[in-house]
Amino acid sequence: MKTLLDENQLNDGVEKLADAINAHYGDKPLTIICILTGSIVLGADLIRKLRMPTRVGVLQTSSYEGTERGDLTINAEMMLDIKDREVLLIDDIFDTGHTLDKVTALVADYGPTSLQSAVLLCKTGRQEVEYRPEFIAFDIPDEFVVGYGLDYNDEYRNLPYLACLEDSDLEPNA
Ligand SMILES: O=P(O)(O)OC[C@H]1O[C@H](OP(=O)(O)OP(=O)(O)O)[C@H](O)[C@@H]1O
Ligand SMILES: Nc1nc2[nH]cnc2c(=O)[nH]1
Repeated sequence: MKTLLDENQLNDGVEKLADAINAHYGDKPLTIICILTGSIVLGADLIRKLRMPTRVGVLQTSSYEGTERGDLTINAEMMLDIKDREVLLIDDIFDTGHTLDKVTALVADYGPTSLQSAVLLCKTGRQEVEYRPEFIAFDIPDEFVVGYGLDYNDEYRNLPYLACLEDSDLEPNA
């Protein structure tokens, strides 16, 4: 496994992301919706750097098994009421873009005043949708990454840094 972003780099990136979000929304109350599970670490770090009155909710999506994308499932049962609210979706990574594209379309139906998204990572050259997040901390190369919330077969989310998986890290038949 090869480190791509260390703890200091991640912290600086989250700080800059928070600065951009604070500058954009000012004092307006904001509802953050964290897309589980990958965004738990980013969400915990980011919300403590936001200065406006903030509500925090979650929804859950799942599509990757190992390093392969499968059918996307979305569970919005735990989401807050967002009607007439300024809403910001938070996710760890924008890869093909299908997750945020579909989540945005679904969440828009709940009637927010505005709806934007912020991601820690945007993988270069992988997008298959028109949609783009408004706030991005890092553009990264086309490598499967783990750590800082991101998993490979449910492991590595707890790493405090971001790493690229190498062939020797992959499980047979995964
Ligand atoms: O842009 P995309 O190609 O759609 O990929 C991005 C999504 O993939 C990961 O979620 P995953 O489905 O692995 O669920 P997880 O958050 O529980 O790890 C990640 O957390 C993003 O939500
Ligand atoms: N862990 C992890 N999940 C992803 N989901 C989409 N791309 C990635 C990636 O590079 N790493």
